[in-house]
Amino acid sequence: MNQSKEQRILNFVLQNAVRGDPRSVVDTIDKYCSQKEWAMNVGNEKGLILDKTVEEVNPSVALELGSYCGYSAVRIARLLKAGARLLTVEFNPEFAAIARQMIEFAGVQDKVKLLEGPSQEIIPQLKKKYEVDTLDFVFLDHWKDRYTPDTILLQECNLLRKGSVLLADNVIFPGAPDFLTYVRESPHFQCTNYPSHLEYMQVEDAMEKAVFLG
Ligand SMILES: O=C(NC/C=C/[C@H]1O[C@@H](n2ccc(=O)cc2)[C@H](O)[C@@H]1O)c1cc([N+](=O)[O-])cc(O)c1O
Ligand SMILES: [Mg+2]
Repeated sequence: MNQSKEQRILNFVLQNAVRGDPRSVVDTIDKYCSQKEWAMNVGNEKGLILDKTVEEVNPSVALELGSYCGYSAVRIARLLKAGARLLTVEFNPEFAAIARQMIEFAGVQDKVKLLEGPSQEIIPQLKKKYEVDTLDFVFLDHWKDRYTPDTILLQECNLLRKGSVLLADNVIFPGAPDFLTYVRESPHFQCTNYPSHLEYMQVEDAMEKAVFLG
């Protein structure tokens, strides 16, 4: 049966990127997805906003919701200090398998743990099963209608502490209007909007940073 787009992206990386070099993996995915087949990686323009936020937070424990092919997991993990870790949640078994291989090829497997399942099941397991106390950084890039319920669930599970930083992709396109309303109207979050563009396109998009105030 013919290959999936995600398999073609992985194969292009395996054949063209430098093993153990996260930057080359990120650049190679961007090359493929801007020249051959569009895919929903955060991309390089919004990726720079992600990089700056991760460097600013310098998280010991980070969570990503929505691994997809592993592009942002590699992008985040390459910036983590020694001993820091990224937990990334992927629901689709095929995407999870692709992402695992992408993470391994990039050489960041010691910093990244991919958790397979729906976010609403994984989040309540983080404390006991995955030994998380609180999360320093959360990147939301999964189903847009899950941003708000999962932000509420993170609070209910006491996974956020004063200063925890949430960064959400796609708040303009495809859009996460209920999430924007929720965090901007909540007294528990301090929000900042970062206008940008949809990955590999000229379409307007933005990322939203929401700092938990406790
Ligand atoms: O739809 C988008 N993203 C949804 C991502 C979903 C990913 O999150 C996983 N997941 C993991 C855990 C879950 O609980 C649920 C899903 C899914 O299995 C998928 O791998 C999107 C769309 C566009 N676009 O231009 O159309 C652009 C973007 O940047 C996007 O992020
Ligand atoms: Mg996205």
